[in-house]
Amino acid sequence: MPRDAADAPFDIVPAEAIAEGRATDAYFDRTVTTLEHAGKNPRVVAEVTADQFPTGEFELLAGVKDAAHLLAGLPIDVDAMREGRLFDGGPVMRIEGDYLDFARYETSLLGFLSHATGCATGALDVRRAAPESQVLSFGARHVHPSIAAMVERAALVAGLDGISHVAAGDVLGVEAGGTMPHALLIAFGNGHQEEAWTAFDEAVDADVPRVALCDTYSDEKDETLRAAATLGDALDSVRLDTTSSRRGDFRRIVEEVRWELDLRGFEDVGIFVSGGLGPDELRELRDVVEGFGVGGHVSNADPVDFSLDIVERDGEPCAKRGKLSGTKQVYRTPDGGHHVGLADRSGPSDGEALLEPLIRDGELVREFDIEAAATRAAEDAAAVDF
Ligand SMILES: O=P(O)(O)OC[C@H]1C[C@H](OP(=O)(O)OP(=O)(O)O)[C@H](O)[C@@H]1O
Ligand SMILES: [Zn+2]
Repeated sequence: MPRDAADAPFDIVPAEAIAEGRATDAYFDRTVTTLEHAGKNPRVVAEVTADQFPTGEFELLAGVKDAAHLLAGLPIDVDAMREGRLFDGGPVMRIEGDYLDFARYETSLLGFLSHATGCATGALDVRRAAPESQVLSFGARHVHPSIAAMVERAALVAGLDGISHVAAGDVLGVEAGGTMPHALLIAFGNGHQEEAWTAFDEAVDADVPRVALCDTYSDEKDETLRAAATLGDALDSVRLDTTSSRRGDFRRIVEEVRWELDLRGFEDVGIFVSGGLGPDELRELRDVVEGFGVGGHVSNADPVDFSLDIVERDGEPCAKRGKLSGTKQVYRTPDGGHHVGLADRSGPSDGEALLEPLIRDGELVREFDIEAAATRAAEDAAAVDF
C-alpha cells in the first residue's frame, strides 16, 4: 500500500519498492490482474533490446548489476551481456520464465539498464576522445542525488579515472576526488585569492592534489602565476573552468598559461580544464592539458531506449510488429564484428557468445567488478569498428 509520504523527507522511490516490484507502471498491475482472472500465465522468453538490427552506433552496456539484483530471487532464468560490453543491435539480456513471475519488474529493469547504459556510452565518448589524459567525472550536480552512484559507476565502467561524488564513492568503494569550487575563492573575496589557495594548502590532507582554481576574478594567466608564486612546489596543477562568456579560444588561453608557467620554471605545474566539455573539446585540448573534468556529457547523456519484448510464448516464436521473433544470441567475432542470430542455430564459427548465464532458477550466478567491466570496455572498444 502507498507509504505515508509525510514520513519521507525526499520524493525518492525507496529501494524496497523497487525490490518488491512496486516500482512499476500501473498497467503492469492491471496486466497481472487480467491474466490471473483469465487463468493465463504463459512461459515466455523476453528480450531486452535497443535496436533489432545493427545501426553502426555502438553503446556501452551498464546497469547489469542493479538489474541482476532486481531479478535475483524470482523463479526465472536470465542470460545477459556483461557490464562493459559494447553492443550494436540485438538483445543485451534475455529472461525465461512464467510471465507473471516478472511482469511487474519490467519498468525498473529497463530503467536500470537504459539510464546507466546512456551514461556509460557518454563516458566512453570522452574516454576515447582523450585516451591518454586524466578524465574525471563530476556531473553529479546535474542529476537527482538518488542516482549519483549510477552515474559515477557508469563513468568508471567506461574507464574514466575518477569520480567526485562522496556518497556515490561510499556505495562503489571508490575514493571521490576533486579540486576547489569558485565558492572557496569567493568566500575569501577578490584580491584574496592567495589567501584562499594558501588556506587550502594548509587545511586539506596532504595526499589531496593541490589544484588551484584560477579563473574566478581575474585573467587565467594572472591567477595562475599568482597561484604558482604563492604555493610554489606545493602546486600540482591549476584548473581553468573559464566561464563561457569569457572563454573565446580556450586552447589559446591554455597555451598562453602553459607558456608563462614554463617561462618561470613551473614546467611541472599541470593544467586541468573543465566546463561544458565534450569529446570535441577533449580532442582539441588533449595535447595541451594534463586532464579534464567532465560533467554533463556523462550525467546528462540520453538513456538508451531499451524495450522488453516477448519473443517466445510456450515454446513458439512470437513478436509484436517491429520486433523479431525467436530467442536470440549475440556474437563478437575476432574482427570486432557484432552478429545477432537465433539461439538454436549455430553462430559464427569464431564467434564468442555474449549473452551468458546471469541468473539460474532465481540464483545469481555472476559476480560484479567495476575494474573488470572497465577492462572489458577498453578491450571491446579496441576490437569493434566504431
Ligand atoms: O559543464 P560540465 O561538464 O557539466 O561540468 C560542470 C561545470 C560546473 C562547475 O562549474 P561551476 O558551476 O562554476 O561550479 P564550481 O565553482 O564548483 O566549479 C564545474 O566546475 C564545471 O565547470
Ligand atoms: Zn565554478
